[in-house]
Formats: sequence, structure tokens, C-alpha cells
Amino acid sequence: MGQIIGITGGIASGKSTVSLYLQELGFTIVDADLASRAVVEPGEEAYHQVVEAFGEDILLTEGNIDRVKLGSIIFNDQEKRLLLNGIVHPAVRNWMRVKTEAALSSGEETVFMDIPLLFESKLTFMVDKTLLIYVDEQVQLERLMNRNGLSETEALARINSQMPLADKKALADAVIDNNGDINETKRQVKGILSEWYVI
Ligand SMILES: CC(C)(COP(=O)(O)OP(=O)(O)OC[C@H]1O[C@@H](n2cnc3c(N)ncnc32)[C@H](O)[C@@H]1O)[C@@H](O)C(=O)NCCC(=O)NCCS
Ligand SMILES: Nc1ncnc2c1ncn2[C@@H]1O[C@H](COP(=O)(O)OP(=O)(O)OP(=O)(O)O)[C@@H](O)[C@H]1O
Repeated sequence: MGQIIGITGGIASGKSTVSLYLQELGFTIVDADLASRAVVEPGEEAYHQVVEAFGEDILLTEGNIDRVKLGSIIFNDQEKRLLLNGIVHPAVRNWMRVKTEAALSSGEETVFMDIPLLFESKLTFMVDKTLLIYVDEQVQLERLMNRNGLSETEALARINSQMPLADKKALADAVIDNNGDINETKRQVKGILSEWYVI
């Protein structure tokens, strides 16, 4: 049997931080951001489709996709973002399904999927429960600018390309408030997992 818990949030809301903690607790995390890198490695089907759609200008000299350049295109242009999503998302879903099934069939009882666009892409059918990693918009903006070295305008473009975290709150089965320090967040994660009989 086994169950799948979907971790979601917004850009820089703390999903990877929570996932790392869950990994330390011994759980398998299947990460959509990792998947979105793997499926556009040179030679993969989605790689060829991305190059065809966006042109060879988005390649680095050794042939890999220039993620900074592609990001600066798609976070400022909804049509281009939907074009990229249409190519990459089906391959990401497949990759995640395969990894998750492998973990479950090896006997793991709970596997976590880290999916930033879980609600935007209507992927709740892929998981049994949803856990939202929430921060206030000002904290999100500051953490994103710091982590990625972005200007306020660039960071806001990214935040605004996603469903507001306040709206995601209403859709999630449980919410972790990650505005405080990491220990406070870890305490909340443990509390919810024990409420859900996961630990
Ligand atoms: C645009 C790309 C090349 C930028 O790569 P980069 O390495 O800089 O960022 P990374 O992939 O680590 O994503 C960071 C965060 O950006 C946000 N994000 C990424 N893609 C999108 C998108 N299409 N729409 C909204 N937010 C997005 C997510 O919160 C994600 O966690 C890359 O994000 C991408 O290929 N995006 C399309 C696939 C996708 O939707 N990925 C998100 C999970 S499936
Ligand atoms: N509770 C916290 N206190 C202080 N800094 C934090 C906290 N949680 C996360 N951070 C920092 O905020 C930034 C974003 O966190 P993280 O990378 O976990 O977010 P994310 O949701 O996985 O982002 P993305 O999906 O966009 O990659 C990181 O630099 C991280 O170290």
C-alpha cells in the first residue's frame, strides 16, 4: 500500500529546507525541481523539444540548457512559460511517478513528493495528502532575493508567476508556517507527521 504526501509552497517558501529535514528523518523525497533538470539533459526527448521551441540561443557552449537565460524569459512572459510547462511537465510527472513507485514497492510506507506547482497544475490526484510550506510575501521576497541574488522586480516576477500562498492555504490539508526559525519549522513538521500517524 503506502501513502504519498505532496509538499508544496511557493518559490523560496522553504520546501527544500523541509524536504532536507524529512530526508534526515529517513524518508524518500521525490523532487519536481530535480525532475525538471533530469528531463532536459542533452539527449532527452524534452531537451530537443525545448531547443526547438526556444532556439539554440538558450544553450550554453557545451550544449546544456542555460537555466538562467530560460528563467529570465519564462518568468517574464506567460505565453512562453505555458509553452515550456507544456513540454516539461508531462516528462516531470512520468519521472516522479517512476521514482515514487520504486520507493513504495521497495516497502516504504510514506513517500513525499516536493511539487512547487501542485495546485497550479492540478496535480493533487498524484498524492494522498498535501502539506503547504507557507511564508508571508515579504519574507518570501527577501529570502528569494537573497538566495538567488535577484532584484526586487525580478523576484516579484517569479512570485507573481505562481498562485498566491494565501490562496494555497485554503487548498492544503495542513500548513507549516515557515516565517520563524528552522527549529520552529521542524517542530511543526514533526507535529503534523505524528498527527497523521506517519511517525
Ligand atoms: C525556468 C527554469 C529553467 C529555471 O531554472 P532554475 O534552475 O533557475 O530554477 P528551478 O528549476 O530550481 O526552479 C526554482 C523555482 O522556480 C519556480 N518555478 C519553476 N518553474 C516555474 C514555472 N514554470 N512556473 C512558476 N514557477 C516556476 C518553482 O517554485 C521552483 O521551485 C526551470 O525552473 C524550468 O525548467 N521550469 C519549468 C518546469 C517547472 O515548472 N518546474 C517547476 C516544478 S515542475
Ligand atoms: N525558517 C527559515 N529561516 C531562515 N531562512 C530560511 C528558512 N527556511 C528557508 N530559509 C532560506 O530561504 C531560502 C529558500 O528556502 P528553500 O530553498 O528551502 O525554498 P524552496 O521552497 O525549496 O525554494 P524553491 O522551490 O524556489 O527552490 C533558502 O535560502 C533557505 O536557506
